[in-house]
Amino acid sequence: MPLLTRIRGPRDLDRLTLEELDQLAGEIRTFLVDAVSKTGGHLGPNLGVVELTIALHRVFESPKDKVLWDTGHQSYVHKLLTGRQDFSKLKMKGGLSGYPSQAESEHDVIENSHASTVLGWADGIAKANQLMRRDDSHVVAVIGDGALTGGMAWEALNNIADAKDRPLVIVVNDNERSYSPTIGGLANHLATLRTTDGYERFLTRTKDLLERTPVVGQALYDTLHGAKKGLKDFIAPQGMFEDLGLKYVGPIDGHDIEALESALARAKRFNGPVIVHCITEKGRGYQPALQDEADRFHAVGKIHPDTGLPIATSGADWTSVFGEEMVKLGEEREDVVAITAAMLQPVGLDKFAKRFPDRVYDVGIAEQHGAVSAAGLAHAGVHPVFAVYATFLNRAFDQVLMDVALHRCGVTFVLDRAGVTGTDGASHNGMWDMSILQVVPGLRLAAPRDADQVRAQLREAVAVEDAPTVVRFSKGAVGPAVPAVGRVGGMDVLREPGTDTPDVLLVSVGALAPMCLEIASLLDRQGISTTVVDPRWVKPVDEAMAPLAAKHRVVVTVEDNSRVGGVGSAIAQALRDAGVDMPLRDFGIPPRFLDHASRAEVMAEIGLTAPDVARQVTGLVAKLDGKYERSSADAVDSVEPARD
Ligand SMILES: Cc1ncc(C[n+]2csc(CCOP(=O)(O)OP(=O)(O)O)c2C)c(N)n1
Ligand SMILES: CC(=O)[C@@H](O)[C@H](O)COP(=O)(O)O
Ligand SMILES: [Mg+2]
Repeated sequence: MPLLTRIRGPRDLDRLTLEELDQLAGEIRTFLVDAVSKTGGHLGPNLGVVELTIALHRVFESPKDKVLWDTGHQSYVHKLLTGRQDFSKLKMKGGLSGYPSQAESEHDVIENSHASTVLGWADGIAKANQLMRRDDSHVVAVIGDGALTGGMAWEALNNIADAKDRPLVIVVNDNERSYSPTIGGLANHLATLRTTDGYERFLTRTKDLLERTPVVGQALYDTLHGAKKGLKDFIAPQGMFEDLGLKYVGPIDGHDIEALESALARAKRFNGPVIVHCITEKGRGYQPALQDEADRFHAVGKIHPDTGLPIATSGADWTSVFGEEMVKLGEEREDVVAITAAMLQPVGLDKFAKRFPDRVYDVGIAEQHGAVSAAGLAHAGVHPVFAVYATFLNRAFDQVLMDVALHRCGVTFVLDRAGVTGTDGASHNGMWDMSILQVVPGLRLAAPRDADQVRAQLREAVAVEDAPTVVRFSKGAVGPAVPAVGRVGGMDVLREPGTDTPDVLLVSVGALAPMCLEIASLLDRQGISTTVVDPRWVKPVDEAMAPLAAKHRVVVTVEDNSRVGGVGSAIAQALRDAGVDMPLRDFGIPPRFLDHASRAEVMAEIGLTAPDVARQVTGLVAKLDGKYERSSADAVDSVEPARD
């Protein structure tokens, strides 16, 4: 990589010739395939923005100018050009984040991986620049065609378009795809712009002709290329953006560095908001990605670089268990429909879509709309199952509360990637759903512990027609079946204490059942008797919970969710409401953002492991042995502190 290794920062690009820039682009693609095949990551999106990122960093002067990325999964090239070329631990503990990171570089701003926020950030920074008279600091926001389907993008565009004198460059990175082809009216409009032959042919002919025209040729080409609305409307209808009051430049070949630099330089000089519409190819330059019809290698695991084939194939995962049961449900109930927010395959609805193409709705990256549309569907007599990553449902909280729950709509939300996911960093952990959803009146929330329970609880959920239901499960391989050995109310007993006067009631939530059984075994070795119970439905708290707790000395809850406002809090409140005052310890995720690392590393870091929990519970029981008596099964008076 003779050129890439010499790039220590963006200004090192300035001295390269066009030929060298093209060579650099080739080196970067080779680097990306080689590096990401070893670690996994967002290979396809980054292969598509090589030339675009080079051109951006040649035209704009980061970090004085702010180069902002939407979602941020396509920022690997940006990292390579801003002094970060060690990808050996990408997305791993201590290695580069898979997204921009302010801790990593002054060139990075937006860290979250939640789509459609970049234009809001850009609007804010541009306003500050104008207010502080920072005339020499430009803002350029790169947003994908998929992210442009998100409502927040249009809220921001509405504001941006209103300030004709506030410089802001919006680069639409249009590769026609989110994971799968981007849907909706906007996608169709972008397609019109992309595929208007007249405009493209006109541009190509003009460019070739003018490049052969001495003296005036290039200037004339630049002028035509930045042609006013009149010319372009005549050749290529692009009303939407310009009708919004936004200057539109494009479509630009997103792999032609010279054309990109020309368009970006003109946009930079424009004293107002301008959209540069770039046509790129997701997976460009790497055949295995280009041949991947599903998602052009949007996010890959470790792969063989020459074939693109996965190196490690995981066994049955939570997602596929859900997907297969959805197909069965679809066979049995024609009123069951599915909704995805641009993630059909990642959430496991691809098989349902293949079998029932008319009963699946891809709403784009628009979770809020997805939830409200689901309320409408339920109101009109069908039962929608909205499959979405737990962290992305955060965005639709008000819609779940005020559209679905307030109107008592039978909508089922299936939350994949719930709990600690780890390698995608802080914004991807599904650690808030069992907290924020606790406050939704009428909502019922299930946390299955294994594949059988996913199937059972999904069916129980879609049977509810007068309230929102939620089924949430983890990322990746589904654990072993965890059989029940008894039943108390609606709760499964996973382990009997072996005595009539047990010490600990251990409430195991969802996928942590194997861990909780291990905790019980470790406590057993300390002579501490434990009942392990899985509530299955964690909201509302089962009515049998309080009486069961009262038969123990202490309650311990363990959940793969934030401790704040989680299941442990809800159970503590339920015990108080039932007059059962007893010690309770809730184990879960601390209320902080978790740096990227493997799930196991994160769980160890936050003390959510069997040895950690067992150690703390042992200490608690030892304390009780010294200070507290058992609360009787009948009496509900508070436990009397032992006399010293
Ligand atoms: C709110 C939200 N929903 C879903 C996702 C998952 N997601 C990550 S990238 C992506 C597709 C983005 O498409 P686009 O903006 O066109 O970028 P590209 O990958 O094509 O470069 C999606 C749906 C997300 N990051 N944020
Ligand atoms: C940014 C993005 O694409 C994320 O949605 C992420 O890639 C999800 O990763 P997994 O689907 O591997 O959990
Ligand atoms: Mg795209």
